[in-house]
Amino acid sequence: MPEALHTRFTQFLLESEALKFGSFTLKSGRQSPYFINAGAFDDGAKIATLGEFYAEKIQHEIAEGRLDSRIDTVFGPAYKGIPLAVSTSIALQNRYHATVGYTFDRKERKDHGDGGIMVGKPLQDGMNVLLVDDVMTAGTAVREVVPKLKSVADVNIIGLVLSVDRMEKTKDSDLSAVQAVENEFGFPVFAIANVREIFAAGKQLFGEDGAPYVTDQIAVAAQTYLAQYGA
Ligand SMILES: O=P(O)(O)OC[C@H]1O[C@H](OP(=O)(O)OP(=O)(O)O)[C@H](O)[C@@H]1O
Ligand SMILES: O=C(O)c1cc(=O)[nH]c(=O)[nH]1
Repeated sequence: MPEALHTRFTQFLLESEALKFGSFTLKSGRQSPYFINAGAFDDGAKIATLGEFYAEKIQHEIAEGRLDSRIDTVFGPAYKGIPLAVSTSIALQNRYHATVGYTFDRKERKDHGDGGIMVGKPLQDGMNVLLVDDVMTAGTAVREVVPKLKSVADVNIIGLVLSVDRMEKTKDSDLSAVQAVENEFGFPVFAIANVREIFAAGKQLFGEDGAPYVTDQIAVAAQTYLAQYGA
């Protein structure tokens, strides 16, 4: 039987050194013992593979009836969402013969040339837009980008696909940020892997030195963090 998607993805994260262990300050201000750095997918092979993971997840959710198959464009929020949107649309084309656009935003409006705040497939009323992003912690990035999209056109956001759901509580409830975003905006959120799957798989995966990527010390630090912030 082929390995589960989340196990293969965990291996890819670890081999690419996109999953780091140490002490990291998050956008939310939380101090985390692990960090997913999508900037580590820094060559053609890695970004192509990443796009294939997204395309596989998208096709799976479509096949399961949880995601609309009519996707006009894949939208990735700047900055780290940009290569995600591009590589996902390439992988959907190459793997599944599905031609979809890609679009991303500028963090600052451009007043000359093509101008505006969006790049790529132009957003138009009624378009089906699939969001992609790397991780969700508190959901701030999504809450910022949805109104930005809606300010350009009355698009239909059909879902969000993440690399990793960090499974963290929102500040003011016990809901996870993913659940809160689903309730708030009414679209489904999918993740190629969640943090608990990653730590379970990581204990069974070994680096070139023969040691497990997730040592007991790392696992305890992650458990302690999730006991405080996990949903
Ligand atoms: O769920 P949240 O609490 O919003 O945290 C996750 C977001 O934070 C990071 O982006 P960031 O805004 O740092 O921008 P970047 O893509 O330019 O690194 C990350 O890429 C996610 O988009
Ligand atoms: O919450 C964040 O800021 C964050 C967490 C993470 O694992 N990776 C990332 O790029 N940002």
